[in-house]
Amino acid sequence: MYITQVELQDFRNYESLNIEFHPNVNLILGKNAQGKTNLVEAIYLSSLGKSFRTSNDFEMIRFGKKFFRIKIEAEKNNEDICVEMAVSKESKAVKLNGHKIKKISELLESIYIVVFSPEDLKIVKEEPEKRRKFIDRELCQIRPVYFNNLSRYKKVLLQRNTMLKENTPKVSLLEVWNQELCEYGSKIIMQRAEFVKKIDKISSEIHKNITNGKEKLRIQYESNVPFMKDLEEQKSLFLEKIHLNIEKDMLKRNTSVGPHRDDLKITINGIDIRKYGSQGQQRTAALSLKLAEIMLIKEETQEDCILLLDDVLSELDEERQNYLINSLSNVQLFITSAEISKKVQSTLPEGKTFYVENGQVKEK
Ligand SMILES: Nc1ncnc2c1ncn2[C@@H]1O[C@H](COP(=O)(O)OP(=O)(O)OP(=O)(O)O)[C@@H](O)[C@H]1O
Repeated sequence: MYITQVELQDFRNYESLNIEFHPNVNLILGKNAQGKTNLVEAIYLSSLGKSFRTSNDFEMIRFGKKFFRIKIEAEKNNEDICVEMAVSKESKAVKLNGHKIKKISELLESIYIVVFSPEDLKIVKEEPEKRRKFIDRELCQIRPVYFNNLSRYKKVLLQRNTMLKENTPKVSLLEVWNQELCEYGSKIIMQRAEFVKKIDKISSEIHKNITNGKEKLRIQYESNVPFMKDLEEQKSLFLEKIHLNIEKDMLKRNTSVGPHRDDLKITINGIDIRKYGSQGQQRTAALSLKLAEIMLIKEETQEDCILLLDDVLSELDEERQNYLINSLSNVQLFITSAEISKKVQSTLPEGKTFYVENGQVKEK
């Protein structure tokens, strides 16, 4: 699978752009603040229908304009895929292969994209929310049903929290939200647990290779509602926990249990590296996780994803850079960087090089 062409109109600092990409490597070079990340952000929109940088779609509309339009074309198993999006302050319209879609979940399973930026290198040491996002982004791409459960869970959680903030919330009304929370939350917990088990296995093997067998990486799902193998049992355990915490929730005016509070426990040789890992260990574990994410997409979908390496290569030492590039034989790469050494460039498979300057792109 690879992106063949991108068209942008009034997207961030691009007034208009039409560009054809190489199926292997696309090197996007340019000075700071010229539009390199903006370009890969547009590409990413074709996978999940939303940005990896902002949750406000209209932020991407070019300053002073009323809407943006993008068109991303890709090829997958000799078939063409076309994703079009038009966003204004009031509306968002998405078309897949010429047909308007009603829900973003209809877009999923078309184009698989993984983004790797310097932010992702901090995933181990930063707050749990970042680690939950890591799980959610991947699961949403490979399991549209997860995307639906997560969206519903978030809505119910918001409604329950709004009710808890009222001066005298009615316990009977709260119970309606409790039931819904358990319905969707239990499915999320079970799918996350299964996903983390797979990621643990793959990333542990990768990490062993990167560290020449010295480090044993383990990723475990830390859920405040213990994981059960049966959905009905999971729901009743969740509900039990909710009921146990109801007074606390009413006092704090917030929902204290559920997958929105979960985390990933990341250990190396038994030590929790979220707290005690060196910066090098945390960054290598992050790299192992990212590579595991790419491999899991392949395992689950039989498709090679597209990888956006946004300003991240220069953050890795030569050994890690080589490991990364060499493990990605069939993956289309988009590499953005202010500069790239001749040595690294010589290790890359064939491709195209582009220079970005002030929202204009020139091919070398
Ligand atoms: N909605 C918008 N409309 C117009 N310009 C925008 C908009 N959003 C961001 N920009 C501009 O885009 C530029 C940043 O682009 P981008 O983030 O792609 O930089 P970059 O080339 O990746 O730089 P760096 O190497 O520093 O990461 C900035 O000049 C910013 O002002």
